[in-house]
Amino acid sequence: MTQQKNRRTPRQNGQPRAEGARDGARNTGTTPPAQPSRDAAGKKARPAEARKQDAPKPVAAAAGRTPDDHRTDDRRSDGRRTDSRTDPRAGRRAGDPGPDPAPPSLTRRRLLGTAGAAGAAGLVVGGAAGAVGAEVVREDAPTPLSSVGATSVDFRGDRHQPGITTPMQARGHLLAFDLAPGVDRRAVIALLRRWSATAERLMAGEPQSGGADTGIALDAGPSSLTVTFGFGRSFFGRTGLTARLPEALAPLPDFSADVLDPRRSNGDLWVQIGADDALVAFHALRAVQRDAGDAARLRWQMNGFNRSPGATARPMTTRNLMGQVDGTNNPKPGDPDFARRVFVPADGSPGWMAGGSYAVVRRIRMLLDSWDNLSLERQEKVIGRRKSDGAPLSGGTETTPVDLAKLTPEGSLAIAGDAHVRVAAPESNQGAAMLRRPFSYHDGFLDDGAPDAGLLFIAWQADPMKGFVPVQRKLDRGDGLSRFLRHEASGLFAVPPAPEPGSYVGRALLEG
Ligand SMILES: C=CC1=C(C)c2cc3[nH]c(cc4nc(cc5[nH]c(cc1n2)c(C)c5CCC(=O)O)C(CCC(=O)O)=C4C)c(C)c3C=C
Ligand SMILES: [Fe+2]
Repeated sequence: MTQQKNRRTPRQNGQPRAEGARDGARNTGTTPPAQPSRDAAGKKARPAEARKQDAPKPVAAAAGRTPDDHRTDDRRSDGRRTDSRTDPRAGRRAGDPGPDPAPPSLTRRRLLGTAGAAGAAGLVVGGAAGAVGAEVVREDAPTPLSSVGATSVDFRGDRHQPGITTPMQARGHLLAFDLAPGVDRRAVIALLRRWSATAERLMAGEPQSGGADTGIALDAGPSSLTVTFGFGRSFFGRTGLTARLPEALAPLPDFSADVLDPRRSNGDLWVQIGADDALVAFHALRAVQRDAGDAARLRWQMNGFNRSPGATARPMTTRNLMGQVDGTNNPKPGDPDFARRVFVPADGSPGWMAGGSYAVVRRIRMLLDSWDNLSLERQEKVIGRRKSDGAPLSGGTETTPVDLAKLTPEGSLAIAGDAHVRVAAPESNQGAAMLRRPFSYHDGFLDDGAPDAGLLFIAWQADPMKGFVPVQRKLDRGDGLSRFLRHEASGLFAVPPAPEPGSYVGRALLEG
């Protein structure tokens, strides 16, 4: 599985930074780093001007949060580590300067304190905060980068590309490119080499090479950045590689609920960017776009989001814009059939896709005005789960298996015949399953005032014909939720395995 670890980045000159992405330091207006940071070319940059703190602001459960607070507990087996050197929850590092003997300025205080200390300062502090006392940070003392900023994902750390089993990030950008007319295979190889090198550096928290960095992410750590690359069906014709076109990239069938915009669908190349910081995500987006140069033109781009790590008091499954807990019954990396369902096997066809996966991307607008006018009872019936905590209407808690046969005392189905979870369940689809890893989106409002908002639905599977396609066929006919949805754009992409060291994404396809 994708390995994640906390590490400091060369962007910080080997020194922890004061301004954590979402830690208490930031919320209380702590100073910028005392140590010089590096500029894009790796030179030492001057320390930034200190920021003033006008008034203490609430601390959001500083000591109780984890990098994956928006995930269920059982999805924390992903290799993420907190590091006592960088994790504010772990307290001060051995050898770090202690509290300033001189009376500190209030403007320099970082309060991660006990409920008592927090109360005195008018702060709201999460339950686990008691382990760390009120901490006064010296004006010139390095402060650890928050665990959110410090967490990184290896570009080649796993057989599979990152961004598939990586826990969902707070920000996402999806981009599709078309190759420029006349671009030959050599230019495509050069493009994929550039993209791979950039993804590797940025995911490690390093600036783009060759002085090309825009500086957008200079103060931040890697923030769980992932960059994932895929090939659309049209890529193979454009590059003379039709002999290597996977069968699984056959066009998706039409569905009756589709109102697809071809300009926002498909594309030769697809890039998925995710990060727990908006600037880090945008930095990667710009780098990928600039790296494309004359070789490829942007075809479409969509921006999404999920709950931020630390927004909830304990790790929880995220919610979608309909307010539902969404993602509970996803296949889990620990499931015995997880790899078989999500990744192309080592002896799979074509060989260059072994260890890869297929991404179905759907922009699904939610008819939120109609949905929000439904009673809570109707909303829950449409899904088959409780809105408050995601528990199935057949009983239990969020993680209790759904009992599709359960009857109410009156003798009707506890989970309605057209409930989304019934129609979508593997039991209703001859075992078909996929890993759903979406982002929510909101692009303003339509002419009629309705929110242009919904889900950038991304489904990962070893074969779309055994994942998305049969399930969507069924949902299209009999899902109570489909009355509140419009599928507006669609794409299907072959996402090859992670490249070997020194190689680039897609080499086995282009040079195999
Ligand atoms: C073709 C596949 C699916 C599409 C498209 C889809 C859209 C969609 N779903 C929700 C909200 C929820 N979906 C939930 C479960 C669920 N959905 C699918 C498939 C598609 N959903 C599956 C396979 C499942 C799991 C079914 C099961 O085995 O129980 C849930 C319940 C919580 C959960 O398990 O994740 C919600 C809520 C929306 C809003 C949406 C389109 C915008
Ligand atoms: Fe669903």
